[in-house]
Amino acid sequence: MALSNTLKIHEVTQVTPFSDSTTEFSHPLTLYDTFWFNFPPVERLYFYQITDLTPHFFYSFILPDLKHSLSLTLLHYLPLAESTADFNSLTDNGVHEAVELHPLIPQLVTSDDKAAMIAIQITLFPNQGFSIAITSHHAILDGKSSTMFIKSWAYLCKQLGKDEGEPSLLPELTPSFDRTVIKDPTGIDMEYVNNWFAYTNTRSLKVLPNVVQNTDWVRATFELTRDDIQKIRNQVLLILNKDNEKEDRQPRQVHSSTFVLTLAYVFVCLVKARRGPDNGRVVFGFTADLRTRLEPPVPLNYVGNCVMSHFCAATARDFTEENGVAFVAKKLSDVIKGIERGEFEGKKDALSEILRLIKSLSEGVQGLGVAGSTQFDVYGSDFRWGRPKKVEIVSIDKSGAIALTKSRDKSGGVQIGVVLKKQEMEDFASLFVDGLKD
Ligand SMILES: CC(C)(COP(=O)(O)OP(=O)(O)OC[C@H]1O[C@@H](n2cnc3c(N)ncnc32)[C@H](O)[C@@H]1OP(=O)(O)O)[C@@H](O)C(=O)NCCC(=O)NCCSC(=O)CC(=O)O
Repeated sequence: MALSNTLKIHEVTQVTPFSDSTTEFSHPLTLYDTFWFNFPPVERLYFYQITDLTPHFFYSFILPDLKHSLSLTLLHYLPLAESTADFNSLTDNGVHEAVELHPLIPQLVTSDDKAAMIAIQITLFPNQGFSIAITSHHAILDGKSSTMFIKSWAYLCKQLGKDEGEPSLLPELTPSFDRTVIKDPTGIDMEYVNNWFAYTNTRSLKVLPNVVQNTDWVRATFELTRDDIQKIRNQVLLILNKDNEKEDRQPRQVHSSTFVLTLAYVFVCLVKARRGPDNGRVVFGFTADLRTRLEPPVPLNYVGNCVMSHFCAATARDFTEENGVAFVAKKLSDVIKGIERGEFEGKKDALSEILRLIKSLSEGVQGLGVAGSTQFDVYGSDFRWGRPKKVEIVSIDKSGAIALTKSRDKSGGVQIGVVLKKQEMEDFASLFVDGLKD
């Protein structure tokens, strides 16, 4: 669908903080920020359905409150657009060209010596609803921070509607920018910056356009219900307990969380759908939030990055064999236990290993990663006109990762966004459904 032909830009504006103060603001980067220095930005897209939404109501009521509350939430860019695309089609879970959502996403302007932190695009779909997209620089905001930012904005916008004067933020939504909570006695922050300079072969603030080849991709959304996850958990535990008995080992506790089981199940379907060689190398992993894991802990309202990526390796055969899901779940569980023990903190070579991995992706190594988290309640961001109908992480078509979020229906399930080539997506969809049958 040629959505770009039907998108009209109405306004590009800079929304400034709601204050007369022109205080200079300096924001040092920590090692967890420089870890993401040139990484492609994260694009999150929230669709709000309002049938019978007229341009008049949107421009006279919704938009002014969004802008007012946005200025209260301290923002930088706001391109405003209008689209005649079909809202229902864009927000269904079916298979769509990956590029279809691109016109709804604002570009983050970065150059050699300057980089915007966030860009916002609000798009009206007359008589259908509107969408809000946030593109955020990963060296400035991790997933917890950028979803908290949208939550804060939504909260202030909702409060404005109550007409009780200027609203103020709840303590848990009030950001903390205190960089001193991140300790880096050996200067790993600069090590990471130098890793990025070596990788990009230039000393530039420009973000990478993508980390994987991404032409001809389609996008689709899948759901695992709580029951599906329990079914996967039962199968995985049965297999791992049998292995323990066979090898006469004490049963070891496996971290069989919703997150681990979702990843194990989806990664196995992905490797099968991609049909790579049996002995091909697969590198798989995820990003962990360290706020509660550092000593002393970092406040939950810390805004910046407090996340690190962790990967492990196997061959495609390990995934495609009968016990593939249990194999992957066990590997992921071991990594999480290592994180809990603090084994990966202060690793100087953490980024260079990942950059080597990114390079190897163009040499036939399969990479499996995750954007977002089952811990972010993105469907809770209600600006006053209802919860989002759909939330997507559009930028997975730059990283090849899967996109995770809590299910919209609050039932304890997980929503999974996937990008693949068309034939692979068809195979993935069948494998995903078939694997859950009794
Ligand atoms: C390391 C982990 C991935 C492991 O997850 P697990 O769920 O397996 O393990 P856990 O110990 O955290 O949680 C165990 C159980 O407690 C629940 N639980 C724990 N903390 C929770 C929280 N804050 N909110 C909701 N649930 C929580 C879990 O759902 C799970 O229950 P149950 O048994 O039901 O499962 C996670 O701890 C973590 O750090 N998640 C956040 C990762 C993150 O921030 N990613 C974004 C990276 S930035 C990015 O990607 C860009 C972007 O998003 O913008």
